[in-house]
Amino acid sequence: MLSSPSTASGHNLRLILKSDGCRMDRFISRKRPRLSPSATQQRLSPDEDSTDMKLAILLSLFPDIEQDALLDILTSSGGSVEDASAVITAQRAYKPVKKRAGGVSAIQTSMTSHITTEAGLPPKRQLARKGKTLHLFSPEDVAAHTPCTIIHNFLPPDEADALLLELLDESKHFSRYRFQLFDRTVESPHTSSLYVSTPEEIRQQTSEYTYGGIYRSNVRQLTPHLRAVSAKVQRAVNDEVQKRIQTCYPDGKKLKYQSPKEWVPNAAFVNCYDGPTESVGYHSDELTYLGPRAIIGSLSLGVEREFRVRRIVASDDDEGNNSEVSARGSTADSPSKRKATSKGIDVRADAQGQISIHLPHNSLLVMHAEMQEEWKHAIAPAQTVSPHPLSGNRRINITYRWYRDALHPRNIPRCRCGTHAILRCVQRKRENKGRYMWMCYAGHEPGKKGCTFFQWAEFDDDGEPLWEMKPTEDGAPTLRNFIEEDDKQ
Ligand SMILES: O=C(O)CCC(=O)C(=O)O
Ligand SMILES: [Fe+2]
Repeated sequence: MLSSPSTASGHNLRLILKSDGCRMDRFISRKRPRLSPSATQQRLSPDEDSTDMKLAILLSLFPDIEQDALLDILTSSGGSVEDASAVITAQRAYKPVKKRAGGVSAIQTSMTSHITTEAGLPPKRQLARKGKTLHLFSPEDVAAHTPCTIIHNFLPPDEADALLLELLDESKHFSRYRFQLFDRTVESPHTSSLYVSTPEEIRQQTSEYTYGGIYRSNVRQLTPHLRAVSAKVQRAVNDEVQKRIQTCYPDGKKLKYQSPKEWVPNAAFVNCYDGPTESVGYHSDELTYLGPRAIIGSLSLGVEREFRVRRIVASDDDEGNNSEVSARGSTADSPSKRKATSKGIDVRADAQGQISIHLPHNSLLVMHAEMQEEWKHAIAPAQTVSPHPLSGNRRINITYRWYRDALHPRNIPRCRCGTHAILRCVQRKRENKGRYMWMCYAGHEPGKKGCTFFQWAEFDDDGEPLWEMKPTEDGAPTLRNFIEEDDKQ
């Protein structure tokens, strides 16, 4: 049955029904929400690529200007946010800049896709379109058009409420990440904490593991409800992964680099979005400890929010489009080099538009193996939210993750900064698309400069790292799966 979005948010909504052969696609197009400059200013995701971050800064500073127009100005300003913002301010003194389109536009479902995916999946009919947002509600549509599956009403209602209350209480201890973006220190636009099983694992997480090149300070011990629910998430995610392999992947076989082993979560990131403006910018999750073709189970509680996804578009050119390299270089390089590398600004970033998956209370979203390498995701800021009876304006999100033993920090290549390198996948540059690399990321830590360490990362077909030098086996513990053997039944 068609689910209809709340109109309480005041958004201008229009429902589009379009027949497509044997199936009916359902989605809604609506105006992009506007951000308040004060709420989002200087708060961005640490793993956003450089162009996205720059655009996000400009969008937060000039919420009334269309993204395309901002991108043009950014390009003509040589990729400099400061210069672009000076241009807009100066232009405004004389003439109005192109505003975001008002009203609602219908989106055709008949666009033919010429995309081949890195995973070798058959190209799907492309629904999204430049500058537009397609809204998906039904699990069938989500599975058919995104690299995700969604299960609504995942937990018994009382269990979902108990977990929500437990985590709302925990959220008093959450914090914002601080990281370096060019010459500024910025904060994440929501709060979070990482949960692991034992005090020893907390010690490791704060002194050996890094996140976006930074040691975490906010790590907490798994709570009773988080642990209990993880057993159900583990079962459901493994079932969904098997279904996905059988129904969507070529020859019904797992993808190259995807692990054939059971997915066993041993770390949980818990995020709190307090009010409509709290968000997370477009990013792919860091692969350092998850390895290639990572799978993530993401449980949403409290206020419903929009999870946006968009496919990463490949490019042939060198300039600015190898975002992995330019993002790294941008924090460590001189301003003049920075300008040069970001000049070929990524006008393709928005070329296919975005898809919005609505995440109601008590829904489990599985991000499948093709997600992190080929797509980006975000929690979009909203104009308003419909309050939840238990959490008010707050949304809690748990991403359950499987940190792989083989990718424990002691096994990972070290860069010249002394910390270990981070693992990324080449996402844009066609020539090397899909290759993995180890690189320094220390430049994202406030007050630190990174080094230029770079090494291609090699894995076998099952995603096990092939090290040039065998790591030393010191017998130190790795992270334990959240569920004990006897919970597994
Ligand atoms: O809040 C969400 O649903 C997504 C969070 C996320 O992308 C992340 O923690 O990496
Ligand atoms: Fe994420």
